[in-house]
Amino acid sequence: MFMVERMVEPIFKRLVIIGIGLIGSSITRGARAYGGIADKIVICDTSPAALARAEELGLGDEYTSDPAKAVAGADGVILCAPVGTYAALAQAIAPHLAPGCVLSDVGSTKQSVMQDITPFVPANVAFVPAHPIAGTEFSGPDAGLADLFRGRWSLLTPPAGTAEAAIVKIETMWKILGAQTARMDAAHHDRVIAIVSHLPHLIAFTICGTADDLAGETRGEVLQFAASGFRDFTRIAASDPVMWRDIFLNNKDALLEMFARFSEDAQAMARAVRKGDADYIEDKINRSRKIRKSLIDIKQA
Ligand SMILES: NC(=O)C1=CN([C@@H]2O[C@H](COP(=O)(O)OP(=O)(O)OC[C@H]3O[C@@H](n4cnc5c(N)ncnc54)[C@H](O)[C@@H]3O)[C@@H](O)[C@H]2O)C=CC1
Ligand SMILES: O=C(O)C(=O)Cc1ccc(O)cc1
Repeated sequence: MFMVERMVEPIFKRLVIIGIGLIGSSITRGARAYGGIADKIVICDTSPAALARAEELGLGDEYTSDPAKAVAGADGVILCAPVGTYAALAQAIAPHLAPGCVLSDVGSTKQSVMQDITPFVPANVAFVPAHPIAGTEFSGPDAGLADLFRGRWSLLTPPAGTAEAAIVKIETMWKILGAQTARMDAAHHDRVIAIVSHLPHLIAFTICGTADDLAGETRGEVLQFAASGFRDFTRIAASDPVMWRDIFLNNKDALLEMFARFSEDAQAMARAVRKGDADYIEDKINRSRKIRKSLIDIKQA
């Protein structure tokens, strides 16, 4: 059961969500459902279709495609677009941010986001980068869920010297949305997330492509006889291409490091198969089962 000390006043008077897709619309839905986050929600998206759909769904109080207009007078701004857009967005909104405003984001990479945004942040604005470790393979304003973040983590990577009150505002917002929060260094974040999220996506995109390349021989059968293991990969591989292109390109070093380690381990497994090393194969599978069990135990705790 999560406990958040509800403030009499909501955290933000005017909260701007830039990018009303899966994550942005989950925040606005949660803000509406649980209260205590914002008096007024302003939605900004450069896609006319996404903006119109957000308005139809009643996800906010005001709607605009102009980020500079959106942030004027706001005390909270959260970037929820793909990470490749953050530098240009930061540059566009920076001159219009009000003194005391808290700027945050939900990007899946943290070193690149901080490098892209920090140079534009005015001295009287606090920047509190965050990353909710929750999502689905779906995207767009229809995909959001008020309880998407419930029971999940949101990782904060505030730069040294960030005002504590601003960090607490973002932590409180995530706690109201049902997430646990942790603070960490951005470089550490990027390495951890590279192995638990970015590399698995790279593998899923690749294995679907490899199966498809075998078209003449097996494609029909892949689709027809796909067992749940392959289906699990296709779920992950159905994720948004622009979002994942940006993640891969913006966490390049950590992703390539984890890929190199994974390749070595995959080669070792292939070698064991070739040599008929039954003990090696069985040991590795036993280790994987233990990891799966410990994840389920954590979830049930
Ligand atoms: N999908 C997931 O499972 C998770 C995604 N994230 C991060 O959240 C962010 C958003 O991801 P999703 O909500 O899944 O994406 P999405 O594709 O559902 O939505 C992104 C929205 O941003 C809009 N957009 C694109 N460029 C823009 C710009 N320059 N200005 C304003 N709006 C713009 C798009 O039109 C779209 O409506 C990404 O940075 C991603 O790395 C973080 C955690 C989980
Ligand atoms: O749906 C899945 O399997 C995910 O892994 C969701 C996800 C995608 C991107 C993130 O930065 C965090 C979580």
